[in-house]
Amino acid sequence: MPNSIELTEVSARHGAATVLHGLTVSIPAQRVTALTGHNGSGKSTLLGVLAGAHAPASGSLRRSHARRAALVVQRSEVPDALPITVRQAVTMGRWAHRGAWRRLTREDRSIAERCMDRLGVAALADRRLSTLSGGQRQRVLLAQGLAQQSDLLLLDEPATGLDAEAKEQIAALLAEESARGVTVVHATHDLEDAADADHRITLSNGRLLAP
Ligand SMILES: Nc1ncnc2c1ncn2[C@@H]1O[C@H](COP(=O)(O)OP(=O)(O)OP(=O)(O)O)[C@@H](O)[C@H]1O
Repeated sequence: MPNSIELTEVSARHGAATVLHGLTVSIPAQRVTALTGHNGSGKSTLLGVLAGAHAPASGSLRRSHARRAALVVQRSEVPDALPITVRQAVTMGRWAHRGAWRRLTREDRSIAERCMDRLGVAALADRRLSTLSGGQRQRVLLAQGLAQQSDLLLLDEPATGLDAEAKEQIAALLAEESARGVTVVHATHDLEDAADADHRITLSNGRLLAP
């Protein structure tokens, strides 16, 4: 199985603080990898590095995927009162392809509709994000991530705030994506979620914990 991403001695900083220390690790292509570790262990930072959004302070990163990574951030990172509808939020996922100032095509709109369907939020399409529950907003963020149709899907605690049934749906969705050829990495606190993944990476204080 080819590796989608190879990190060699990667360190990353926030300001003066080094929060990832010399990580050497491979992430398999077209599989689901769970990223676990305590609060503050560096999971979100590592997702940012994998996404290309956070430049490593040292070390190297080799990525073999073709498209820009889709990064679904933690819901707490997104203002709850953003004055846009569910459909607008999901359609924004298409900007990754078109650019924010390009006209969206009929195909973009139909991809957004399909992603809303898959996440069970199509009936909420015209609702403002501010009127949704936390779990509904989480689904919208996931739909926006899927709408990017990247071959590298990175998710920061995607099941947070969802009930057990919804968590299973998300796990099934991530498995479906990997079966379609997408490399999936998701940070999670849930050990069952991690056990369901094909591959696990555990961080402790910014260092890799041996499996
Ligand atoms: N923007 C920032 N500025 C300064 N320090 C930061 C910043 N973001 C994160 N950190 C610090 O970097 C370390 C790693 O944080 P990170 O968010 O990557 O961990 P995490 O494992 O994702 O945590 P959580 O499970 O709470 O989301 C922590 O000590 C955190 O305080």
